[in-house]
Parts: sequence; structure tokens; C-alpha cells
Amino acid sequence: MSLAFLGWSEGRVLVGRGPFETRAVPPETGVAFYRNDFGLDSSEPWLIPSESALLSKEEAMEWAGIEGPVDVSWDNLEASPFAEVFQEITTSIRWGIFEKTVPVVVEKGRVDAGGAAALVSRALSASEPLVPYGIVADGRGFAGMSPEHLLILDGRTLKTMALAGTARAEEREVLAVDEKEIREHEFVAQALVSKLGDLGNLSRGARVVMDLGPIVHFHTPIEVELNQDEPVDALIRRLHPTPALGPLPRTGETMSRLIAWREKLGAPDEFGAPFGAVVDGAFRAIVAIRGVWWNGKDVFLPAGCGVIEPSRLVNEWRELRLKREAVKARFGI
Ligand SMILES: C=C(O[C@H]1C=CC=C(C(=O)O)[C@@H]1O)C(=O)O
Repeated sequence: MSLAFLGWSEGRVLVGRGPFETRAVPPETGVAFYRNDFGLDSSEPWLIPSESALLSKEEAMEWAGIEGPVDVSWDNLEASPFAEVFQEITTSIRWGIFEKTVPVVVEKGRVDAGGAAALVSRALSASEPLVPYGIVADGRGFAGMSPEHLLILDGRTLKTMALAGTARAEEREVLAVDEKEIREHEFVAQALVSKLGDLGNLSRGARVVMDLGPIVHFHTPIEVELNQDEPVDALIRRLHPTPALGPLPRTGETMSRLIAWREKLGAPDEFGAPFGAVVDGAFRAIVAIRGVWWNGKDVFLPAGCGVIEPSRLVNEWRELRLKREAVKARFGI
């Protein structure tokens, strides 16, 4: 069994069944999913499904047909590997190599009862602003509910967003005036504006608080009316990774340092990468966060946190736990 899915517009979900035909470029008509790793290293990221449909949430859950219990027992997550990476990051920031970067920690577990594929129908239960996404093949896959769109492209209208700066729902008022969180967010918003400003007429919305139940984030919508048609692969490369998941400045050197830290802490290759789809020329991609990865009975729950000069280890560790706990609660695991 292989399948892929992505929350589409107007509450619908794009679903596709394998086998998938892989391609280097998107088809001009019809449906293809886009799957890549964080470094965008795949030579054939476009996956054309054997059959596809745009369904309501309920229809999509029925279509997936893999409900059932999933009980996961989680290992204790050691803080010391993250503390070492955090130390290396703060030193690199002091040396002026980075202004911001985003380490990723991974909580590991095992499925005790049921099958991990049932996580697909849990992801499909997502409600806006969360977007369900995932792909499953040969007993491995990932499924998530992402709050972050990397790119929505319809004709010459491009939409993206800065999503960074985090607090517990109870701390919503203090988030709004927290200088460190505002600075972290503004790094992302301003980087997006400068990456896209030369492509057309850009409008940046106001910074608002996005409510996700137990967790809240700063959110700034950004829209560009493009001067000309732009190939979607080029736009993805221009945007990804934004400083919400990637380094600032983004250079070959800062990317390889981040990828080395991600590998050291065991981040899945697709975590934080764009996951998307094209339907008759219209493209949407989310950032693959707030998800669960699995391989057979092994389950991985990654989370990242933006680190800037004023960031402190204990606070970041707490934020990482908050993000993981929010995912566990939504998936009921
Ligand atoms: C990297 C993650 O979240 C991103 C999205 C929202 C807020 C973030 C933050 O405040 O660091 C991150 O940029 C994650 O959930 O693993």
C-alpha cells in the first residue's frame, strides 16, 4: 500500500494512491505530489499518483481506511546531545557565523499496539489552520498537521507566511510583548520580504498571533503579485528553508553546519522540508513540521526551535517539549 495526502483549499484534502511515478519536473496538467528532503537533494521530487481525488475530510478518512488504535511507548529523551549542539550554536552565533538557526531534537518510541499507519487518519482529522499531510509506503512514512505554508501559487499570486515565535496558550499576552520572540519572528518575516521583493508587488500583513489550542505562534502573511510566471521549483529553492527552519544567513556553509547538527540529533530527512502538490498548475506546499515519522514499529517525533543570541537552553528545551506534547495530544499517542 502506498498513499499520499495534503490539505487543499476550501477544507478539501488531496489524496493520491501509488504506485507513484517519479519525475524531475512537475506535470503541466493533472496531479503530482512534491516530496523532498531538507537539503532539497532529490533529483525526482515529483510523484505522480496512479489515482487521485479532492475529498472532504470525512471522505478522505474513509478513503484512507486505516483507522484503529495506536499505542506508543516513548523512550526517555536525553538532554545532553541537544545541550552540546546548543553550545556549538551559541559559540557560532558569537563568532558571527549565524544570526539564527534551528536545531531539531527527536523523541523516539515504539508502537506497542495497533499500526503506525493509523496515524494517517488522525492527521486527516486536522482542522484549520492546521493542514494534514503525509505519505506512506512499505511500512514507513510520515503524517502531520502543519500550521505553516511555505508556498501557495495560483497563477501569478504567491502566498507565504512567517511563522516563528512560540508560547503556551496561557502566555499569549506576554508573547505579544516579548522582545526575544518578536526579534526571532522578525528575522523570518524580513528574510522572506527580502527574498521575494524583486519578484513583483509584495504586501506584508500585520503580525498576529496564531492560535493552535495549547500553543500559539506569531504569524505574518506575505503575498506577492508576480511580474512574470515563475517555475515552482525555483520558487521553492528561493524560499526554503526560511529562517523558521533554516539558518540565517543561508549559505552553503551555514546549511551544511545545520544539516550536520540535524544528523547528529537524528532528524528525519524530510522534517522541515517542503511537502506539496500541484493540481492543474496550482501549487501548495506546507513545511513538514508537527508530524510523526515511522519505520515499521519505530516512531520518531521531531521538533525544532529557533535559536538566536538571547536564546537560553532551558527555555528552548521547554519549547521543544511543548511542541512535541502538542503533536502527541493531537495524534492521541
Ligand atoms: C520548527 C518548528 O516550528 C517552527 C514553526 C513555528 C514556530 C517556531 C519557533 O518559534 O521556533 C518554528 O519556527 C517545529 O514545530 O518543529
